[in-house]
Amino acid sequence: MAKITLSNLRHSYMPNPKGSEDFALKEIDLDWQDGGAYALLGPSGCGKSTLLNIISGLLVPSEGRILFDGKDVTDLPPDQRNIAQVFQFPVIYDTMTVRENLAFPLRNRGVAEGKIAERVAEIAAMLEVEEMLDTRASHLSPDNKQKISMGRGLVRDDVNVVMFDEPLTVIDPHLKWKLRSKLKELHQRVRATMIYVTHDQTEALTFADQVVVMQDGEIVQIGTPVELFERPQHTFVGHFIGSPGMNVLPADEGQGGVTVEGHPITLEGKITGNGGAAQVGIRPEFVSLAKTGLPGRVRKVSDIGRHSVLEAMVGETSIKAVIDGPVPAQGEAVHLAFRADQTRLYRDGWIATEVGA
Ligand SMILES: Nc1ncnc2c1ncn2[C@@H]1O[C@H](COP(=O)(O)OP(=O)(O)OP(=O)(O)O)[C@@H](O)[C@H]1O
Repeated sequence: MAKITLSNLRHSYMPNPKGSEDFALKEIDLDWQDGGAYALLGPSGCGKSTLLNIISGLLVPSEGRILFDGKDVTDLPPDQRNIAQVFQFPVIYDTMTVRENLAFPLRNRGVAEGKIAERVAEIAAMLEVEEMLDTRASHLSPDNKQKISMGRGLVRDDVNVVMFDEPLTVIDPHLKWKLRSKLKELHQRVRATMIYVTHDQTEALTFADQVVVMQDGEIVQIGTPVELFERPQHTFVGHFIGSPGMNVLPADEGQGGVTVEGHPITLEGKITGNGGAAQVGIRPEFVSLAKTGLPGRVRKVSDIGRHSVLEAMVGETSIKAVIDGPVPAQGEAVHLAFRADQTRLYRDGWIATEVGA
């Protein structure tokens, strides 16, 4: 396994790119540590596949270098990069048995038969597919075919990285959660460097130790699932992660401090920098009903199982709160309180407060 370094990477699909809007990847500098479990998370079109194809060698970046353990591989073709990939749709040989499919990547590289048998048995046990080892792949369900595809991605122990590109797309919803946690467990056992590409926050947060969040060709935050939830560096991360996402409220900055709809807001700490469009970010989990606070009117209440999500209008601004216990009815007047240590200022989308300072 290897540490993967992306250095000053930019990519444009245009022959003569000019402004940054012509670049599908803007400026990427990133180290993927050896043995890490990473997710690359972002909405459709943000550049995930472009980045993955650059790492695998299917695409040569317009600018920048890719290093595996410090060795420049930018100009190496895919077959010399020693990478295993699992795609959205199963890649297996229908005419072969499951055992032969799992053995294939090893046989292809001339691994001794004894070692192949050992490794196939190990992977089959991890994936709980032992009882189907002698079944012909054409007889498998789509779920099981994809499981075997994953097995083929994991069977070699000499690859630099295993990359998963939206691997659960074809999996039945009720099996998804099972395979999600299985993959996490597999990473803990094999300790390979893994990059898991998805637009699904649950998949990313379940699998990864570090999540790389992308928007519009840029990395907006790299962090643990907890860091992304607790302290989004950008309003995009706050909004994209969490259900419902973070409240992002238009705000005004004046001599007397920050206000939302004319009401003063206490922030987590000192404000940094200046200028730019100000917004206050607070997750609905940290907004509560109170006797005093921002005066609003309930617009909607939705039941989300153990909690309710209350949406209130404060002036022209909609604010969501996650509430335990009884909730007021639609149209009722309420007061909303923000937990100060979870209330941050953002400027042009980027965080502009310091913790407790
Ligand atoms: N072959 C191509 N030629 C021109 N533009 C492309 C090409 N492939 C991707 N793009 C553009 O580059 C940007 C990033 O696309 P990319 O496929 O990397 O995003 P993504 O996050 O993987 O999206 P998805 O999840 O939909 O695959 C998009 O604006 C897309 O339209």
